[in-house]
Parts: sequence; structure tokens; C-alpha cells
Amino acid sequence: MTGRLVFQSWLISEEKNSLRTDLLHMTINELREMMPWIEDYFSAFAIDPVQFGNRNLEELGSILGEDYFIEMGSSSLAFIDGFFLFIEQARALQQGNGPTIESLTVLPGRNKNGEKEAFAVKLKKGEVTAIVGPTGSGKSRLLADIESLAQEDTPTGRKILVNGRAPVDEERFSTEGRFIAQLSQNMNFVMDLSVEEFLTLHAESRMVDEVSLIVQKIYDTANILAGEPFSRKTPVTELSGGQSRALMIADTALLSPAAVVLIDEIENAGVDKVRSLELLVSNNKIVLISTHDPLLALSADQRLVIQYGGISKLLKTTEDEKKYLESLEKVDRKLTHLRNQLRRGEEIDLSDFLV
Ligand SMILES: Nc1ncnc2c1ncn2[C@@H]1O[C@H](COP(=O)(O)OP(=O)(O)OP(=O)(O)O)[C@@H](O)[C@H]1O
Repeated sequence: MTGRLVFQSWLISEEKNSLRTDLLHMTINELREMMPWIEDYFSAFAIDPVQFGNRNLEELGSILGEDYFIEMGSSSLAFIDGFFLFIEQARALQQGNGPTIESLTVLPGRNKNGEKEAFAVKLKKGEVTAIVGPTGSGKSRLLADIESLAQEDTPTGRKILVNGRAPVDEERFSTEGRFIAQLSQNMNFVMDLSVEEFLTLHAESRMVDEVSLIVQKIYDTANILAGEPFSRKTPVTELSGGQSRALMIADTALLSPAAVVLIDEIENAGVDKVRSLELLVSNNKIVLISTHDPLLALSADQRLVIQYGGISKLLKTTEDEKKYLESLEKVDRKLTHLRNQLRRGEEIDLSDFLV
């Protein structure tokens, strides 16, 4: 029987509490054998599970020490609780019961001058919201507040509600934060796996039926999005910034059950931004994208304007603005072509641009 099948039948036959006790007594090697995809969880804490194969979770916690987890923005207790939550969520996914997020509400915090933000913002399922504002105004900060489900404990003092209520600690501190996926400007891989191994682990942890099929699909999509192609055997640590972003975008779009997708400045990632956004936006998600790019900003349903660290306006994309999208796309395609010609070291033909 495969590890996955053992895991399934075993979960069905056990009660939750005795399950916890049993898991706590198992060594990390035993856990990995039963659920190979838990490597994903360890990698979120930059832990190489092989190194601690003969220890159990609590022993691992005390070997690494509290300071290690604090540096990771967590605690050893949250690490262990998060581990159980990770398994619970895997089970929910397996049964098709991923969490349903209808709305996120950002309650007013304070801007950099200490002034209170004027209004709360409710983001609903199916909406794409752009976050715009000058460099350094606080766009990434807003994404980080949402990602951490801030409870007046970040520099802005904002509070985030999920489905109209404050999140429980388990939802906040599970490192995998299953219902929120963030694509940040810098992606770092800590595990030394090939692209194929990495995607296979991910697919297994999401309990998909056709692992090799979905791995192939993500790999193909990532190669379409990335400027420079890469092979399935490439170690993830050797991917360029653009290639790793392309891989994570394809992975998030095709495999992640996340109900909330946060995207930080996709236009600087060296990936096909329009295709990426099309892939990531799906009707039942809440999507937030921090951007300086007019095409991306106007593709959204609305845009939040940030000034001096505070939300200052919420503008719905007007019908008139949407009309300009097509012309903007043409200009953008020309610019992309120009950029690619420069990258390839070709001579530039600017006749198209001259009026
Ligand atoms: N309301 C606030 N109160 C205090 N500090 C804030 C507030 N909002 C943002 N900051 C801080 O200001 C700095 C710049 O913010 P941030 O990186 O989010 O800007 P940004 O708009 O994403 O910039 P860029 O466009 O360059 O990516 C950060 O250190 C952030 O923590």
C-alpha cells in the first residue's frame, strides 16, 4: 500500500486526539514515510527533515530552540499546532472541504502620520483589487497585514476580519496559511529539490489524483510564463528570480486551493504578467495585486489608493477606463516586444512607435 493510502485509512480509523498523541510519538522519518508531502511543512520553517529523522516533533522543537521559531515569526508551540492543522487541512482538501472565504474586511488602522484611516474595506469573493500608490507608500505593508491576518499588532494597527469575524489563532499562525497564497517579489526555496520533485511533493500534499499529469501541466505553464525555459531536472535553488516566480504562479494557479491570492508587483518579475494574472484570477477567489502597472491596475474591478501608509480611496474601475484596456494592451505588447528585442541583443526597429 502506498504511503498515501495508509494515511487515508489510518485517518478514518483514528479519533483526532489520539491521532495527535500518536503523531507526537512518531519520529520524523516515520511521519515522512507515511505522508511524504509533509516536507512542504518543514520547508516553510526552513527545516531539513532528513537532519532530524530520528527525532519526534517535540524533540525537534527543543533542539532548534525557541529563538529559532521566534526568528521565523512563530513559536515552537505554533509549529506543532500548525503541523496538525496542516494535516487536518490536507484531509479537508482530500474530502473536498477546503475553507470557504466569502469576504475579508480591513478595519481602519493608522497611516504613517498616525492619522486614522477613514473607512473599512470589504473585499468579496470573485473580486480583483489593485493596490496603487507611490513607491514606499505602504502597498506591500497592506498585503502583509492581510497575509498575517493582522489584529492591531502590525505598524498600521489594522485588523483583518475573515467572513466578518476575527480569525482564530490556528488560522492566523498556521505557517502554511492554506487559504492565503502570497506571491511576493522575492521567492526563496530552501529545499534542495529538482523542479519535478518539488512539484510532485506539492501535488501529493494537495491529494490530487493525477500527480504526474498536474506536475506536467504546471511545468509547461511555468515555462510559458518564464522568459527563459528551464528543465524539470533543474534544482529549484538554481532557478532565476523570474523562473521561480513563474513556477510559483503556475503552482498557485493550478494547484493551490487558496481562496485569497496576494500578488506583489508581478510586473517586475520577468514573467508574462497578463497571462499570469489571467491564470491567477478565478471567479471564486479574492485577489489583491500591488502594482505600478496601468494595464494590471485597470484589469482589476477596483483599486485601493495608498498614501503615507494609509488607505485613502477606493475607486471602482469605470466603464470608460475599461474601454481603454484594449489600446493599453496593444501598447504593452509593443513594449514587451521591444524589451525582448533588447534582451536578445537585436537591433531595434522603432518605426511602429513613431507617429
Ligand atoms: N501605516 C503605516 N505605519 C507605519 N509604517 C508603515 C505604514 N505603512 C507602511 N509602513 C512602512 O513603510 C515602509 C514602506 O512600505 P511598503 O514597502 O509597503 O511600500 P510599497 O508601497 O510597497 O513600496 P514599493 O512600491 O516600493 O514596493 C515599510 O517599512 C512599511 O512597513
